[in-house]
Amino acid sequence: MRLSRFFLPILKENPKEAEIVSHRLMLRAGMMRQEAAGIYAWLPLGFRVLKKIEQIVREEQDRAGALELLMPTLQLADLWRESGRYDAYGPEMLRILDRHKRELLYGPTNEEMITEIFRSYVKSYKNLPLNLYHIQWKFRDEQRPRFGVMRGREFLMKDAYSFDLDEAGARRSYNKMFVAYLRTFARMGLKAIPMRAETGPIGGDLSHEFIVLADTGESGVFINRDVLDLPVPGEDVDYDGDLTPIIKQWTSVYAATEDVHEAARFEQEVPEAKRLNTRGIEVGQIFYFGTKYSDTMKAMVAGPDGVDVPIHGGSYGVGVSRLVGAIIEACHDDAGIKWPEAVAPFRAAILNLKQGDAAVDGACEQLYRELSAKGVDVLYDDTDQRAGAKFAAADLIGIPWQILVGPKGLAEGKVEVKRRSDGSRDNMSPADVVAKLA
Ligand SMILES: Nc1ncnc2c1ncn2[C@@H]1O[C@H](COS(=O)(=O)NC(=O)[C@@H](N)CS)[C@@H](O)[C@H]1O
Repeated sequence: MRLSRFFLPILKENPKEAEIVSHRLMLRAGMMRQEAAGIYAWLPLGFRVLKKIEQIVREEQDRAGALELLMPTLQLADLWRESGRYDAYGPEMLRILDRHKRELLYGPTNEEMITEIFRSYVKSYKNLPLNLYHIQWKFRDEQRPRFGVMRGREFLMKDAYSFDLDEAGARRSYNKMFVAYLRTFARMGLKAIPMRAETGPIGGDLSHEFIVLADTGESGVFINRDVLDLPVPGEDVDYDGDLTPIIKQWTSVYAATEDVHEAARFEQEVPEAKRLNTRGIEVGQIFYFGTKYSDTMKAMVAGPDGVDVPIHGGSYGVGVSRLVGAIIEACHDDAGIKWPEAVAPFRAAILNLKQGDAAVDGACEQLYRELSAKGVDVLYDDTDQRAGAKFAAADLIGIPWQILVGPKGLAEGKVEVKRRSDGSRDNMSPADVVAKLA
């Protein structure tokens, strides 16, 4: 992509309404624009990151055997009356009347709808286990939307729903999602710690929140530092095998959000040097809620003995849009964002340090052509800004690799490669740059 042809409305100043670094940097880096309280337009740079995060979530759901579908954002109120949550959900629910005065709502989550879909088709335990998921926009009329995409009103969520014949089966589905979440967040360069959590409006008695440590996080957390060094299962993990050793390993080290924290146990179990009380960002939450929805909504299957029983369910959410902010909170410095390569909007940025100089322009064009031909996502800063402004912009938007092309270096057949994550620099020939990044 040539920057002269892209749409990247970088802000010079810090927007005053931004209270936390991710909100500030997303606005300054031209990644998004607020259209209403808690409602954002995703501009091209931010949208590229959102799609990369979404794709990692999708790949790990698919690897765990979940099946992707897409449910609508609008739902019938009567569906929620069946489960009894229409009134219980309260003011966070956006209630809508259509032209025929039919009562609809903008979905804050989809347990009712997926249960309705399931019960319409599945009648036998032989079709279980089943895990259906989608990646869809949600609306929750938060009292105080704030911190940019961290606590929005319209936000993108991956929500998966599992269906099993009994609790044992449902726990196996739960464990698959637990492992998939460990892999998902690690692939984004995050350490997201699974912590026992309250179940809240979703219900049930078993839930884990996946929390990324960050001083600006809304959740207070208490952990044994050992949890930060536990191994994340590899891509060859056997989802049809016994996952309980992995779950046991990750749940036997103390990690709890403040609402389920047990101070006495923490002091007793965790040596002082390993105790960490900090804050974190909830990037995902998983729930086992048994027959909470299948009872009220009659989602029954015939068991092996032919007798109809309500299925045992679980739901598993990831804050896809929240993750854009969470990754910035975890990966930034004073100059701006430091994207992990897996989610970066572009892999490399070419900075032409002397626009108009034939040798420099030629070398940049050749690098741009060769890297693009090898499938490397490149942003070529071909604007006529001064070099200093180009450096600042590249640091701000956080592209992992910067290729600095100037007349002096070129005279020796070299360009400078800067790694954004640690600031390390290397001089090499353009051909070596292509070999390194392709
Ligand atoms: N207001 C919000 N803005 C941005 N992300 C949010 C917001 N509310 C929740 N999320 C994200 O969505 C994830 C799942 O939301 S949840 O309420 O915990 N779970 C559910 O809704 C279940 N139905 C899971 S399928 C959260 O872990 C969080 O990362």
